[in-house]
Amino acid sequence: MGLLEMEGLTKRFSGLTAVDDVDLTVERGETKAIIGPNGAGKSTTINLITGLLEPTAGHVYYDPPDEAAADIHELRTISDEERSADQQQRLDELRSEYSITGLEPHEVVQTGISKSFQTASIFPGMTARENVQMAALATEHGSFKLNFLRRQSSFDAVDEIATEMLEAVDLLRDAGEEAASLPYGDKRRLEIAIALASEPDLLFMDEPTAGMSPEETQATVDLVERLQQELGLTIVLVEHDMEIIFSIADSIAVLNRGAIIADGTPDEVEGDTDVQEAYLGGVEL
Ligand SMILES: Nc1ncnc2c1ncn2[C@@H]1O[C@H](COP(=O)(O)OP(=O)(O)OP(=O)(O)O)[C@@H](O)[C@H]1O
Repeated sequence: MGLLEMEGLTKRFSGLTAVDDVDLTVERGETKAIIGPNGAGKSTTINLITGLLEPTAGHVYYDPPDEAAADIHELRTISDEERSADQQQRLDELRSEYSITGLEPHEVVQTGISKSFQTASIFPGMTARENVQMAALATEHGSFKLNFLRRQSSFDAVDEIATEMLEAVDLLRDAGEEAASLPYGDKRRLEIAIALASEPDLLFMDEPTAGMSPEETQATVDLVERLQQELGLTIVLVEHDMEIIFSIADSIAVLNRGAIIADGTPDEVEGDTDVQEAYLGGVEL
């Protein structure tokens, strides 16, 4: 069942509707790609989920039990005007229990959602290991207490996480290197390790292969597949490279002018005429 459920998610910037009434499910354990032309609303959608932006309307539910997810699915097909009092009451209950809408970004991270930012989250003067330790510390101790024993045991836990995540992205060998001195592809992998330091269930990746060489791109594709299989991560990926999308995504949602125009397996999306016309201007995928 859905790990993440979006219901009527909407964001308006003055006159412009950047995200328009989006209903979308991300299944637990899948790699889901969100694609669409420039300005389609992909980044805005992710920012609404990760707490960087507040929606104008709609909700995001995180990890609802199966029964609740089934109710969300059913209720989101009924418009506000057509909903009965009982249905509205159930929706209010679901919102108060499972909605993450309105949480601050650090609170969203604590629920189990993380985002890999393009190198922006790296402290260049620190080593790769220190960067991941910092990220692990930041999630574990929003309010850090100055108690020596506690600090010692915290540090051990944090260092263990750093080792595990550097290993997961194949950077353990370079753990002692200053981040600034790492090649571009390694910096991007470090950024993924930083995002993993909060031990998320769900990882957002924004164009993980942008600017990479073919070898680095292949290594990243392998890494994404490994993270999904070995760490059991659910991955949501915004990516422009169609070859990558079709090789690693279990499902693809297509956004156009803020609205979902297709959502399905790569085969279903590839054969969708709306997608070909609206998104690719009739060019075959
Ligand atoms: N803070 C903002 N204020 C006003 N308009 C915005 C803001 N952020 C995004 N927009 C507009 O919302 C629309 C959707 O932008 P968004 O960045 O989400 O698209 P995108 O699909 O991620 O595009 P790209 O592939 O180019 O990154 C665009 O028209 C954009 O100009």
